Amino acid sequence: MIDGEWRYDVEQIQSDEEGEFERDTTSFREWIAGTRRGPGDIVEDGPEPEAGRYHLYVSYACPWAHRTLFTRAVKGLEDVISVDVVDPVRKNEGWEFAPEKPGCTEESQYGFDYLREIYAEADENYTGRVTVPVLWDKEEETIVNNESEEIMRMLDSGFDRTGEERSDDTVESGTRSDPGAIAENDVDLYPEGYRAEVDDVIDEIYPVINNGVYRAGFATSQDAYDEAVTDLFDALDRWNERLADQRYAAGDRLTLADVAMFTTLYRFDEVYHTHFKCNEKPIADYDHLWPYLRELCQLPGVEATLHMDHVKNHYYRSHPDVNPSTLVPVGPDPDFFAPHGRDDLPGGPPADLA
Ligand SMILES: N[C@@H](CCC(=O)N[C@@H](CS)C(=O)NCC(=O)O)C(=O)O
Repeated sequence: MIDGEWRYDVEQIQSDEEGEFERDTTSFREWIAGTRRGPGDIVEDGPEPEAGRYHLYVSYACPWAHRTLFTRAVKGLEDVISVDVVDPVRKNEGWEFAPEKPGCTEESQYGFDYLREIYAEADENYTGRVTVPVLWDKEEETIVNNESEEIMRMLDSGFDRTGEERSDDTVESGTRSDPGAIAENDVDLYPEGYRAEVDDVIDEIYPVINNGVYRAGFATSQDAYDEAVTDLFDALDRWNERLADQRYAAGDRLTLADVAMFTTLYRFDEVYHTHFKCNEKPIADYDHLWPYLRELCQLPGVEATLHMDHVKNHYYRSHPDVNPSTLVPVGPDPDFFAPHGRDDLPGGPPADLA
């Protein structure tokens, strides 16, 4: 979109002269007041957390949007933050609403047909890509933020208490269920003592795993592809070892680092392995990554966020440069609900999810 106008001549997939995929930075970057943005960094100024005020625009196909849905689910924010779901297949018009399709919804705020109209509503001169996820403020009628890493942090800590900063004392004494709190449960995905590690893991896995699969799949030179795939499988091998005796990505507790890891692993065997040519090995062949992935799928609330039909339809049918026939492969249909066998490792899911 350029100056608020939809442009049909902008490449769907952008790469530089070396054939390396380039991801644009996002532009709406407000934070909900009270969010813990980093260790020792709580947002003071920003829109206030309130039940019913915020709305998410997502695609069930998108790993970045899935981070926000996963966090919303394990935090029990389903009744606090509403969601609209786009058509998984993205064509020339960009993300579109197609309420007649299974799992898709209408655009509930204005009855729009396209997600780009939401961007134009927020900024009539918007220039940039029209991406999901979007966190929308119904009161101010604008986009709060469209960067998934930031939205997942807001959903994790921004809705725990109103009008008061969340302090470690209140978390530890368990008073987060006080009347001021909006979140249904005491799940804390950015716990004290783990924060620096969570941030390190999120930063470490972004270029090689989360964006790594895209670097492989959207590379337009052999060198760029080779480098991306090498980085990706080196990282997966390393993580497989780490998860042999460590239950979660940042230690013995479920954190935002697992959310970031999860949404890429979930799509791997069905999509990235084939469509993005990340085919050295499927996740199902890893002794520890595969049970780890199954455990995360089986956490209460998470199953409702899993929509492999949207995932497969999106990738195989929205990138004609990568898959010109747009045919969707039948397999391999991994069983995400087979027992995970990780209960003997130290730690476990938060008490409210156990
Ligand atoms: N940095 C963004 C990336 C989001 C993103 O790239 N979403 C994809 C879907 S998986 C999208 O909407 N792409 C549309 C486009 O780039 O035109 C985030 O993490 O939130």
